[in-house]
Amino acid sequence: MSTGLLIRTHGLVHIYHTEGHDVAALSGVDLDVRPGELMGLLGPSGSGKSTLMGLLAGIFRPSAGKIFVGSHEVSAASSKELDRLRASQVSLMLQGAGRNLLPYATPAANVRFAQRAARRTSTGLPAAEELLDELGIAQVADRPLAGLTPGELQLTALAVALATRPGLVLADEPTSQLGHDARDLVLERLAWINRTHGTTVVLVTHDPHVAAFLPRTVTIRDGRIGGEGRSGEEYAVVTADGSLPLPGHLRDALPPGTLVRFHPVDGHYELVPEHEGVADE
Ligand SMILES: Nc1ncnc2c1ncn2[C@@H]1O[C@H](COP(=O)(O)OP(=O)(O)OP(=O)(O)O)[C@@H](O)[C@H]1O
Repeated sequence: MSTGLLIRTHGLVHIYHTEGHDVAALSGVDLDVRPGELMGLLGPSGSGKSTLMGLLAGIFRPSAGKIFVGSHEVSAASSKELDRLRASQVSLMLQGAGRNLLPYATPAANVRFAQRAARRTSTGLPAAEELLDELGIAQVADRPLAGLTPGELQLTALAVALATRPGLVLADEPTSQLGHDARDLVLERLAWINRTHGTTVVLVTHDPHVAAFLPRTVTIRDGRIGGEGRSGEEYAVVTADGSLPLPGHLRDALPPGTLVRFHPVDGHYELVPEHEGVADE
């Protein structure tokens, strides 16, 4: 059984330096994921989700802030240490099954290829057939990828991500190009892996059905944590500097600059906006 890895980020900032201008993709992300959690990352297009996944996997380095994965400080690790981490303990599934697969190799050969770096240091790697069987696609183990359905391809990409029994799987939109049945199957297998092997799973999704299925979701907005969900219920999260980001659906009603007051009422707070100096009560 793999042991799930924790994730902790503190004040994570990432700036892309492009010709002519800089883009701040993340501007202060504090995120905690417990070992063995199954968590969704939500947020509008361009909000920084893929950037966060790449940073957690150590694909590139943050401009500022710290990242811990398990006992490793990813933000301070050497390239060699990061290579070792990705070869055995952390898997990043890129969006689009094909980007994770060798096109001319069978599913079983793809899994074996993904194990080659870990084989030098680890002896207890699962057999490719065992992994494909766990994911319900043993019957396609030796078929060419060209003959597989989109769902089977995505499950093959998942088998590749699980090839070394990592403690953390980062999956960027693993269900986005699938029909409903294949989507539900991939989701169900991810949840099974999480339950059975204790693997920490973080997945990016735009799909409300997937979000509702997940016990916890975190929403990124404008490069920051903008909210959290618990089984479909949305919460705003107070940030380290005491700010409270508005849930997305309130942003039009309460544009920047709106004055609001907090009224304590029977153990909870009412948020009262003032428009043009007149209390909106
Ligand atoms: N290589 C890059 N160079 C410059 N800017 C980039 C690069 N990659 C991403 N960005 C910018 O960084 C911001 C965050 O992008 P990112 O891809 O992380 O968002 P996302 O939430 O994953 O979006 P999507 O849901 O569309 O995949 C965007 O403004 C994007 O244009």
